[in-house]
Amino acid sequence: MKNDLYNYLKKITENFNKDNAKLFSANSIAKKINLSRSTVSSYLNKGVKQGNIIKIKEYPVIFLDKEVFSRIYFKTSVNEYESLEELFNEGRKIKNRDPLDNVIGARQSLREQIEQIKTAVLYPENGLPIMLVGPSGSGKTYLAKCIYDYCIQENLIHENAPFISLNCAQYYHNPELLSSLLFGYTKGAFTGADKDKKGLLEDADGGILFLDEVHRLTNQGQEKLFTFMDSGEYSPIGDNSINKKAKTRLIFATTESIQSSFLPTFIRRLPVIINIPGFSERTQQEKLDLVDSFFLKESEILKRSIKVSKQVISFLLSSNYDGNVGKIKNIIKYSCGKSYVRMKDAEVIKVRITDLPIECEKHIKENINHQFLNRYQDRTYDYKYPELLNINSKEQKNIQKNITAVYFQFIEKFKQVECGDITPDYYIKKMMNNVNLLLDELIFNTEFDQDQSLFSILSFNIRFSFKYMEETYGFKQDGNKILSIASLLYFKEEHKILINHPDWSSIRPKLLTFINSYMKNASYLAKVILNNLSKQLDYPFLDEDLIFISFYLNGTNIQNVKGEINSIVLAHGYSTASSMANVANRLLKKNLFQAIDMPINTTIDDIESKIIDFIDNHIIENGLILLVDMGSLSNLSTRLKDKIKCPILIIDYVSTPLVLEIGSLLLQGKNINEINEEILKNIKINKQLVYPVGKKKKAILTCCYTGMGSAIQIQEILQKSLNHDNTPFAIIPYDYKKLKQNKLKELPFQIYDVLAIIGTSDPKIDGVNYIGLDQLINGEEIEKLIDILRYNFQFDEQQLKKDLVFNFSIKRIVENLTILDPNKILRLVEKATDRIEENLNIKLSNNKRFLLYVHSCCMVERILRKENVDDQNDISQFLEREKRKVEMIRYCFSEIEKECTIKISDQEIRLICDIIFSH
Ligand SMILES: Nc1ncnc2c1ncn2[C@@H]1O[C@H](COP(=O)(O)OP(=O)(O)OP(=O)(O)O)[C@@H](O)[C@H]1O
Repeated sequence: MKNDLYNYLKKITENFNKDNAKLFSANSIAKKINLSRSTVSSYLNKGVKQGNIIKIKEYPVIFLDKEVFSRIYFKTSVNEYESLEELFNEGRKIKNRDPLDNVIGARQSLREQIEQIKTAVLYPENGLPIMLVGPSGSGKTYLAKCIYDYCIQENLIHENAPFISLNCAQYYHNPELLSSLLFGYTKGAFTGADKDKKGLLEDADGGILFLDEVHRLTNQGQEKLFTFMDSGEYSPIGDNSINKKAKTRLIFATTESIQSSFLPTFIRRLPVIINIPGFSERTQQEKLDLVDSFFLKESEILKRSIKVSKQVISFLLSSNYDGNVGKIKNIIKYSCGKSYVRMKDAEVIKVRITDLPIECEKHIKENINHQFLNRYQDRTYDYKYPELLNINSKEQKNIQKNITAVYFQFIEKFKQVECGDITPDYYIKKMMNNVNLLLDELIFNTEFDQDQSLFSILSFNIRFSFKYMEETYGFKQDGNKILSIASLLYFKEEHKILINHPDWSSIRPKLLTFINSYMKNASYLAKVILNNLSKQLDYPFLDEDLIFISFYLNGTNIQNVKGEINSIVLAHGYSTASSMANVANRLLKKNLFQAIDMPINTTIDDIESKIIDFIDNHIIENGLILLVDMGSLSNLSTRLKDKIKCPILIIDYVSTPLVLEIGSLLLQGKNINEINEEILKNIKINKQLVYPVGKKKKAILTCCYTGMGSAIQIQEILQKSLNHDNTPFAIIPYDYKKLKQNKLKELPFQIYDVLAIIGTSDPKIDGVNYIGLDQLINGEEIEKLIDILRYNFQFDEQQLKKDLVFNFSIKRIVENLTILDPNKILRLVEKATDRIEENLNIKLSNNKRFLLYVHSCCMVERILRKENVDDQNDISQFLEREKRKVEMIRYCFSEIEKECTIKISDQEIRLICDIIFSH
């Protein structure tokens, strides 16, 4: 009996809101569960005493389940409150505790950004400078202030520390004035400087200097600033011999692209570049939260409840409205003001579409039939109960809960697959079952109007994707699938669910790989659908939805849709080619062949240009098969050779049986090489497989066995030292594992004339020069690189040698690779390396040491930037197998972890092991 009562209270607390508060009185609950009021009251008060129930002593007294309430709102400090207002006042205080977590979007679109900001400001001593990039009005200044509040809250700066903001754009035409403002000046520095004057860097000492529109800073200004960023010292204008110090934290903001507006040396010193999305790039929920917060603010200012029509809400949230946050805020302010004047004496003021400013008129007209129009209800904002706004309707809340549970299961159960507790097959079956149950519930047990515009637009677009798949791969579309996927996306409302699961970021790549390999067809189809929706509807493409839809489709009957080879039948005559292609496509029940019909007098030039046109407009990574009719095979192959980027199999004397034969090989999933071989067995034909030759651009490949990230970094250093903008060859970072495994078969060798590979480990490819990064650092191989280049290009050799020696010195490399103080980080890494030698009783070769230095510095930077390393599928086995080594390495690197306030992941430790113990 008691439990029934408590369970009932739990259930209704899920849907608590200001308007249904009466349902939570003892009387009302007693009626619902057929008990006497006094028994219910006694049990409820007992629950309050035991700390499981919250009591609000209004009239009538109401009771709420504490656990459910704190999950939805906040943890209450006591169990009894005088009024709802008192309860929510406490919530407001709690909410205000972490100024950055409170920023709208902190758990969605701005999640990464907020994490990066926190890492930057907590960085030892004086934090790292932060650059905020985003369109005008997107909230850069707002965020800078939140960062300031956060620093105070975390005791990083004093509560009275200065926050000084300067808009550099105002001084664009007077850079000297700007410099003197920033750095101060000495008496006599320029005409009118009649006494020494402090600069803003000094005024903001101990606090934050926010430089808005910082791209307006001149090159000299940037140089002076980065000297300050490096050393904490600067000189006032007029006297370079004075070295002033300031502990000023810097936040920059710009609306411009970083690469084109700043000196590279300045960019390099900006470890934390935060992109702030504009309003239209926010999720629908965030837009609503922003709009809500602005209306609530107006309610507070005007001291009135504000009722806003659903048309106004949907106009403000419509994805085609391009105003930024600042603009939306102004529109809301204006319309509330207008309505206030109109309804001054009313208790509730109403904001309607006619209250919007005139500048919105054009958008309103466009918006009339907008997809989101039916998605929202009128909303009321009451400054006295701001938190109550968050509550959705009862049904919505439960649906969201159920959807969340199914999504969370994807991760929870996958962890069991990883530990070997359940098999992949069982996992897939279980997830498919969960997904189907949820979809059944959404479709059959919820009431919603399928004619609603959003739903119908979703299903229209999904139908479109299925139609495309039907035409391209010949499988039947089916109303049920369309309905199911549309319902899911409709109810899910673009929410990101798994971002709230603590293991999502680590499981995500593994789960996606799993889906791709175990449910290839379903995930391919799911990708097509989501891609399409994101293009047509501006709908976010979320990996979590890809996973859901893949599980769903995996249970349905879909055909093999693996990476296709394009095939064209090309023949003279008005319909010769298309009729052959048609017959084959119909008989094989799949659209495998395209046709190009050509009038009889078509020249070989025309044919060539038609084929090139096709290649340019199609993705033909897996190859192209050309079935031609006119015995001009060798002619065509010579012409195409140097214009193609993938293999083309040209087959002459096309006939319908031949097309069918190839079609059946394609259906068996054969690749272009296999088709080339097999076709010989059955039919005697004339054919040639052509790879591009001649005219190949020259290239140097870079690679690193710890992943693409480092390969890219080696490429960048090389580019710098070779002044690559002017070099007539490409420098291409490439996957080490692929090179090692497939050697000359890898794509770069088809496309480029590869002069050399530079990397941290030799993929051992016959006939291709390899130069070790370590040997460039110790100078042994610099001559070899110069020799290779000398042979192919003209260079100022002396200068080149100088540049190479300079750029490939260890300190210089580290300086180039990281934003960290190279001396400090090298010292730490050297210490860790010494410890490794000592503790493992080994002696590392000089070359290994170099590699380890470079790698470790990159690693620290990578962790600070929150970049992931490449996947390692066997990491758990590795940790198990090499437990002792792993522990030892972790111990040796613990000082770096402490000094740089980072956590080195298992994957990173493994990469270090690979370097130390590789042969
Ligand atoms: N997340 C947010 N929560 C609440 N208010 C916000 C948020 N983001 C922006 N605003 C509000 O929007 C308005 C514009 O923001 P802000 O001035 O910070 O933009 P900005 O990017 O600095 O613009 P500009 O580049 O033009 O200087 C401000 O009134 C700010 O308070």
